[in-house]
This record gives sequence, structure tokens and C-alpha cells, in this order.
Amino acid sequence: MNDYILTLSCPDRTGIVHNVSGWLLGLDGNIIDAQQFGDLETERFFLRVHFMLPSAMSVEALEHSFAPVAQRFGMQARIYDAQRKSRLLLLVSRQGHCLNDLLFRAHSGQLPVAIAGIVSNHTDYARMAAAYRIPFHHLPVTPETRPQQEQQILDLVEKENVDLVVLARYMQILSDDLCRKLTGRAINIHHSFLPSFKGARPYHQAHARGVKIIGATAHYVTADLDEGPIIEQDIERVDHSMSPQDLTQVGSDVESLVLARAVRWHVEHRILLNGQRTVVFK
Ligand SMILES: Nc1nc2c(c(=O)[nH]1)N[C@@H](CN(C=O)c1ccc(C(=O)N[C@@H](CCC(=O)O)C(=O)O)cc1)CN2
Repeated sequence: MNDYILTLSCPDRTGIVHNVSGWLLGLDGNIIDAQQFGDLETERFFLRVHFMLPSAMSVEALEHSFAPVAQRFGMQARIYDAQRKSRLLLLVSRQGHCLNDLLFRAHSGQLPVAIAGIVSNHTDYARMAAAYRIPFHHLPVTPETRPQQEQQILDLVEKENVDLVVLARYMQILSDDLCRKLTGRAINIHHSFLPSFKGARPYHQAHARGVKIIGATAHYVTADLDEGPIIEQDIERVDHSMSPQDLTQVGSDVESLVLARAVRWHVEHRILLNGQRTVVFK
């Protein structure tokens, strides 16, 4: 199927959709789905169009053809082949529920992705990786070896042509340099309803505070810990009888669902950055 996705953001003004649809008409293109949002506060416009063409064209040729429209409106525009599977690198430490969930969704075809590899600073999930026939990279790290270990991660991203790095309960803080190099292509699952309970032990913090609702947050990774643009959140009710371990158990299911949704929306090119926030065309 010759279908593609156009995403763009630009200063808001009249004529944007008219010019985009005119460009599509010139290619004899047919719109399958279109969603837009005008942010009155930032005066920026956001658009996602899923369209079909009568015959195949390369993404490069399409982006070249669209360039005059993009320049006229000062757009940040990208075009993607809707049939291409994004390549993921999954990072995990000791908690494997999110990793397990993503591996099964990819294996069963629920999630249209290719898993290029799994990286861990421990060996707990080497056998799970082998069961799915996915390369496992054991990259231990200490504060002293963090630069070299992070270079190994970057080398894998380059070598395996990775589109998205997923921190599936990877419990090491990435350096500013690595975050900069992975801007907009690294998603983390934080095991709390941000901005509450940042850090490594949110369920213990939640228990101590006596909350009645816990949650999980998927966000793009930035140098500022747990501060990246939020993609998705969800919650679950809890009560006084539940220990930190009980909260961890209940929360793990929420984490897996929230991360899977965020990864799906990213690889379907449904997320656009709007400063420190996101626009998500579900
Ligand atoms: N630059 C960033 N790196 C990471 C982020 C992020 O938002 N920006 N998120 C974390 C995940 N995370 C919470 O979701 C988290 C992970 C680890 C820690 C932490 O304090 N780690 C300690 C070591 C803990 C351990 O070894 O168990 C540390 O790194 O010194 C806080 C929050 C992933 N990375």
C-alpha cells in the first residue's frame, strides 16, 4: 500500500491546510486521516495527515516535493513511509514487566515494530531475549564507566539503525550528552503519576504519603530527570491496606500499558513536540 504520513508544525496562520491539500491533489493523493490543532497560547499549528498515492514514491522525493510549501510557512515537516517498521532498542535493568510486554506485542504483531536489540546493565533478561531470538547486550555501568558504556549504547543505535530507544525500567540516569543525541527518540516509563514522586523509588514515596491513586507516566527523556515532555499517563486506585510491594504490583500493569501506548503513538508518528509539551493525535 502506497501510504505515507505527513507531520508538521508551524506558526499558525490562514492557508496552511489549503496549501497542504493542494500539494496532495497535485500528486493525486487521497487523505485517509487528518488531524490538526492550533495552540492559541503558542500560536503554533500542528497537523498530521495519513494519505495514499496511486503509485509509490520515495520519502526523499516526497519531502523534496513538499519543501516549497514547508519553506513558505516556516514548517518543521517530516514525511514517513507508513508501512516501514520502526526499529527499537530496549533498555532494562532488573524489573522486566515492561520489557516482557513490549516483546510479546512486537512478536505477536500487535505493535508494528522491529526490536533491534536489548541492552541491560544486568543479565536477568538474557534468556528472555534468547527466547525471542533478539540480540542481548550486557553493558554494566558504574559512575566511572558511564561515558564508555553510553558510547556503546550510541554505537548500537548507529549500527542497528535504531529509530527509538525505549527505557523499559532502565534505572540509570543518562548523561546530558546522551540525552542531547537522543532528543525526541528516547522514551522512558516513570513509575508514578508525574509530577508526583520523581526519582528511583516512587512507590515507597507514594506509600509514605498515603495516596489513594497511583499511576505511571511515559515521557521523552531529557537531561532533567523525570521532566521530559509527557506522552501518556494512567492511574489505578489503591488503599490503606496496600504495602509498597502491593503498590509495585498494581503499578506494574499500569506501567506496561502506558509505555505500550506511548511507543505505538510514537512509531505511528502521532506525537508532535510543542515546547516542553506534546500534541498527540490519537
Ligand atoms: N537523563 C535521564 N535519564 C533517565 C531518566 C530521565 O528522565 N532522564 N529517567 C530514568 C528512569 N527513572 C525514573 O523513571 C529513574 C531511574 C534511576 C534513578 C536513579 O536515581 N538512579 C540511580 C541509581 C539507581 C540504581 O542503581 O538502582 C543513579 O543513576 O544514580 C532515578 C529515576 C532513566 N534515566
